[in-house]
Amino acid sequence: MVLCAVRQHLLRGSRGAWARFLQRQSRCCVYSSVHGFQQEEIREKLQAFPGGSIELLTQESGLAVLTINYPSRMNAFSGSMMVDLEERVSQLEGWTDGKGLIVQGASGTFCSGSDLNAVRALSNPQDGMKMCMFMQNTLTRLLRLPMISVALVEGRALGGGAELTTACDFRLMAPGSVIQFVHKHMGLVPGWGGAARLVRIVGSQNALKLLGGAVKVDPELALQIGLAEEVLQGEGAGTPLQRAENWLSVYTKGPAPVIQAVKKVVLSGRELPLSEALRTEKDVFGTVWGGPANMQALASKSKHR
Ligand SMILES: CCCC(=O)SCCNC(=O)CCNC(=O)[C@H](O)C(C)(C)COP(=O)(O)OP(=O)(O)OC[C@H]1O[C@@H](n2cnc3c(N)ncnc32)[C@H](O)[C@@H]1OP(=O)(O)O
Repeated sequence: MVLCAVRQHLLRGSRGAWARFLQRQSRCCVYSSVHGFQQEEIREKLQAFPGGSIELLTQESGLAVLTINYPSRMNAFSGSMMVDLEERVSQLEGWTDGKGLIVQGASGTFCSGSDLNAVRALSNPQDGMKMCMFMQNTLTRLLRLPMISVALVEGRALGGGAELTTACDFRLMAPGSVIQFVHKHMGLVPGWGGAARLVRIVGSQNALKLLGGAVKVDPELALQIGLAEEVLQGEGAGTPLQRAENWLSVYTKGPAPVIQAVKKVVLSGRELPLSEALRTEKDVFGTVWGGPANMQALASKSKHR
């Protein structure tokens, strides 16, 4: 009873800060009209380049699978798939039971970046900037989802596909797979936020090597530099997706509010200055303190031997 009262008090006291935190995570998280970004205008432009789809499957277990599906183009991102992805991310933001997410490509390969046919048609600087802002917003929201996310890399993750892997919390690689930031070979640099995120994952020295050399990162190198968490070995141990689900289930076991709180405190630690991260951690703590899982654990006098 006392804990519940304290929790209510914390929730009331923290409502303003919590609302601000949620606002920071909201839709136009990086670019809005202030930056000349008009979401509807670019959506319309992107829809003019159709093909493929982004499929979302949510499971009762709290795990979801997002599939990049355009096998005839090695799962390259058409314009309509960029719009699809934004819609699927919105769906996931509203999924209260979500705990984990696996992002994969269809037919045994991850994603070969943006569809070069769309790229050619959108090659003027204004359209390029709009597409870049749209994808940065979407991938930032993907990374900030209150669930633990994994990119399951089979085959190739090239260009924008390599950038997409960095918008997940973890990367698992199948034997023989490759992550390659091929942008330099295309006369480009990453534009979907992949460089900023890569520096945070592998450090600036490694990021400079991977981008400057357009290095083909195989699973061994990815493990060595901390780009990948694990190589999914073992023929007899199910499909790569099943193995990724098993890997993720270790971290998503437990009630959704607690797993979501875990992701939120890590996210704020990753993105915010220390004082702000500490205040956010306090607010998130207030949402689980005295909550059902906490009360149950106290009542069962659980030991952690
Ligand atoms: C800010 C974003 C920056 C970017 O993402 S820029 C784009 C970076 N990606 C690329 O340049 C990938 C170019 N493609 C390739 O290198 C090769 O196709 C790739 C992926 C290694 C696969 O090679 P292979 O296994 O030999 O197969 P293939 O070349 O015959 O490809 C099969 C069909 O898929 C198509 N494809 C692959 N990647 C594509 C893409 N990004 N955009 C549009 N179409 C693409 C390819 O053209 C081919 O189609 P088709 O059978 O000739 O009609």
